[in-house]
Amino acid sequence: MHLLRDVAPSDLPGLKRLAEVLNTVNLPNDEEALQSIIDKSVRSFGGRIRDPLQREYLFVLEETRTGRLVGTSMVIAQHGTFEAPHVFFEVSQRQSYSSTIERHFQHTVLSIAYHYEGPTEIGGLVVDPELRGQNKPGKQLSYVRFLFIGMHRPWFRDHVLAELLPPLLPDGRSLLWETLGKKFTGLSYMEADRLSRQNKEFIKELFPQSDIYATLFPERVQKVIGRVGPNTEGVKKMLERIGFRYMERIDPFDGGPHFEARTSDVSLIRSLRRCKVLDEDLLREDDHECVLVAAEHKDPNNRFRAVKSPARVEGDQICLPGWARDLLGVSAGDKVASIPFE
Ligand SMILES: NC(=[NH2+])NCCC[C@H](N)C(=O)O
Repeated sequence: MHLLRDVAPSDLPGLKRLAEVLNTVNLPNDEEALQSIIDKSVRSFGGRIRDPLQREYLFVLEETRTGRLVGTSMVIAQHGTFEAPHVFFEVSQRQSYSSTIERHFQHTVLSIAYHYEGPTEIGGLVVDPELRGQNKPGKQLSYVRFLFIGMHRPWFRDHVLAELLPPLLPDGRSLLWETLGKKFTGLSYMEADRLSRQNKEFIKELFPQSDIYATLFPERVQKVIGRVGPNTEGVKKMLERIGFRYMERIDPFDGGPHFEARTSDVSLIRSLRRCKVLDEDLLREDDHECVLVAAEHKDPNNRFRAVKSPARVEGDQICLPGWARDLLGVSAGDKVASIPFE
């Protein structure tokens, strides 16, 4: 069984273990960085960061039997501020034609751009590779972000952004970075990625300000622009299904595509229901559709809990199995929110 909850200060060792096995840019294998993500999340869930747009929430998926953390996901209320703009490449197509030699070309052009009042961002999705498949942990971690945004819609922006991971080389390097970013910064992809989490000044100062013709890159480098890696293909499909689309914008480092949706158009957020828990155990669990259902608490070390569970929704009442009520820490009459889990 799995429980989704807000990250707690005591989760540092569990997160470190995950970061070590995964070594992905989504969850930095760096104790200081992890500690600061945890601190910020704890203060965000606790409402101790006054301005909701400055909050950043980290969700963890816990295997209830062992207490082991098996995945994470994040919501950043606003990605792109005056202090730390959201930076990306705009991808456009430019045509040229010469009548003298009757040649027609279409070039892909990259132009650096900044957003200072950026969208809400969903990210940080990682799943222990040993676990993929069972009980759909990736989908749970992904969906919980929409459930949370729906529960607290005024805290978030009108657009939601997902920056997807491109195909990387087996050693974790990025082909686009090797061809472009590295030559303008002298940093490795990992170094630049780590630095960009704290300070993006170097991008603004060192990246080319003028348009870049991707035509100048080797074919295999052009191919990664706006593409996702094999492990991200499923996430991309899921996002498209719930209302996201490619914005013709990419990560300036690795070329990973930016997908976006209007918050009010995301189907999962639209289908959020608020219900009261019924004083009755759900019987014949297999006969019922699954939902992702969440409850919130006053406990400063555990503000938020969610589980995937079969449920029967009747108007504004919901009937849950006993085990789900236990995991959520709710009893009859308590308020919960749910979205369909298909
Ligand atoms: N892979 C990266 N770290 N890319 C650079 C940062 C890009 C990101 N959109 C930001 O503004 O923070």
